Amino acid sequence: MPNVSRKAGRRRSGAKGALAGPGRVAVTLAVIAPLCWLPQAGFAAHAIGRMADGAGVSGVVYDAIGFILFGLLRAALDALSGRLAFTSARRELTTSRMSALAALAGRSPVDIGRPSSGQAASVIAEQAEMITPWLSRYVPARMKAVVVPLVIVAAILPFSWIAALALLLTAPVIPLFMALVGMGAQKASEKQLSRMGDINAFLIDRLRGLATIRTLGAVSDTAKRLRVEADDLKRRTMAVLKIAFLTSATLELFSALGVALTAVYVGFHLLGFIGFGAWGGKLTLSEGLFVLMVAPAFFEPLRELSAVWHDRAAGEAAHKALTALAEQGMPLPTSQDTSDDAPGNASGTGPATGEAALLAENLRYTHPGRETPTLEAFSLSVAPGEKIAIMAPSGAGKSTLLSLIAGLAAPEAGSLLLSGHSPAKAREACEIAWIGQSAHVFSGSIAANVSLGRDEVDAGAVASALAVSRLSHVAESHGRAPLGEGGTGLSGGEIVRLAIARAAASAKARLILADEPTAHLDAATADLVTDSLLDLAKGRTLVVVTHDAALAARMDRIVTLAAEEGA
Ligand SMILES: Nc1ncnc2c1ncn2[C@@H]1O[C@H](COP(=O)(O)OP(=O)(O)OP(=O)(O)O)[C@@H](O)[C@H]1O
Repeated sequence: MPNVSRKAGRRRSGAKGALAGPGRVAVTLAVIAPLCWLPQAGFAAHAIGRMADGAGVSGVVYDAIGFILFGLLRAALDALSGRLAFTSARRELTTSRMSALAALAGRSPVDIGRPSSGQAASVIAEQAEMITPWLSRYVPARMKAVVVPLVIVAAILPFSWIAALALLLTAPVIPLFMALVGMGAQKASEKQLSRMGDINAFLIDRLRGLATIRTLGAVSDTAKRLRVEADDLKRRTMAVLKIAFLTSATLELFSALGVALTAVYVGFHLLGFIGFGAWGGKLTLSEGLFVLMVAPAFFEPLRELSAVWHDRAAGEAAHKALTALAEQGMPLPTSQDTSDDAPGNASGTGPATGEAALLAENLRYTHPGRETPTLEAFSLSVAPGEKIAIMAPSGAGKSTLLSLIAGLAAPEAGSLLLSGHSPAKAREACEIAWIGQSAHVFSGSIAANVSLGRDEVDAGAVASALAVSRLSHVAESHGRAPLGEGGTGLSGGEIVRLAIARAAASAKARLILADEPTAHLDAATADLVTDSLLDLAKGRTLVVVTHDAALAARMDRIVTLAAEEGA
């Protein structure tokens, strides 16, 4: 997955890059379809001319057939191009979403600059949808607006240079004005989307912390802030709409002017009041009608472009937001980033005889944005099956060290090997089980929270994991009843044991990392957790970070972070 995210950094940006394969075919067909009106208008004008000259219905049969055939062709091309454009836009949307998701999944949890869940959810789920109308409607409409008017002018020019000139003079004003308005629209749209993301992030965040907000009496302040944010979003949405209306009004004005000029010229020319403009000759009724019928089609693509103009601003802003999600951040180390393998230790093979389960030498790590390193010249060796406790004052870097061992961040200097492999490789091979300070409990049954949807964790594995963590009776009493999101329905000690059960269900885990598993628990519960942890660690290596002297005393060895430094 991280590979995908890196590729995402080089991804094409803008509609040009985003539209490929069937998308290009769709655009080509979308451009050809309206041009079918040219032969249609030709047949119609010819038929009316002939009828005016006294021909009967039989004299215009071929014109009628031609008119109908081109009408059918146009309908078919319209339908096909619409379908192709839609499917290719959906494909592009899926690819962009996948890249953003892969990049998010490939970001280190240690990275404090990660976008909030609400922000990411808003961009990926909601805002991303705006890419579909942008690619499926705006992109074909833009191409039509460039090609179709030029072809129509070229078709009118041989009959009347003045009619062609009237169209050509009014037309450039439209794109020029629309571009000016469009710049504002883009900015307004970006601001509106970013505001929408902020509100979503704010809402999700506050919903998660509802209990805290309620107990501290901050409900009405939160509601007030939400109202202010919602009002601001409303103002920004209105700004976008105003720009959209302004664009349509401009276009209608100039296109009406252009068609009226052409109609006035053709009418007066046919009546004989204006003699010039037809290359020295005089337009026949059919020619005049042809020019008259084709003139509105000159403005049609511009009108269509105006109708979908807002799609561009919203779509590009959404594309930008998705690309930003896919590009930024501190990546999760991967085994490909590190030349980790000691000779003879191919992937999947066990540790070499006598090889340390964990060997850290001269580690240095500085959190992004911090000036001083959290870890400096830290060394440690842990034998396979050994159980150690790491103790140090708060803020000394114990959790940071566990993150490095778990392969969630890469050390700046020094070397770190787990049974001869890089931590990233061990993590990818599911050889590390992590019991964090606060396990996330998903909404679902206890069993589902243990298995986490892992294929290899069947009902038997869940039952033995629950037994190891001494949670069997709790699981029985809950049955299939779902736990509330965030762990409502379980005590603090039970949540820690749930995390131990998850680790116990990881059959491949050889190294267990536990970050203060007994914090905030009473002595009896802490004892129970310690028993579970030691059961879990049978035949495995255990590294536990703790301030709890009783838990540390039950390990094989206690390592103090400061004492190991410089070792
Ligand atoms: N993701 C992060 N980004 C930036 N700085 C961080 C990050 N995580 C921790 N820090 C900083 O690094 C230092 C060490 O933090 P760490 O959590 O590793 O300490 P600790 O020894 O585990 O503390 P405690 O015992 O209180 O859990 C602290 O100063 C902390 O503010």
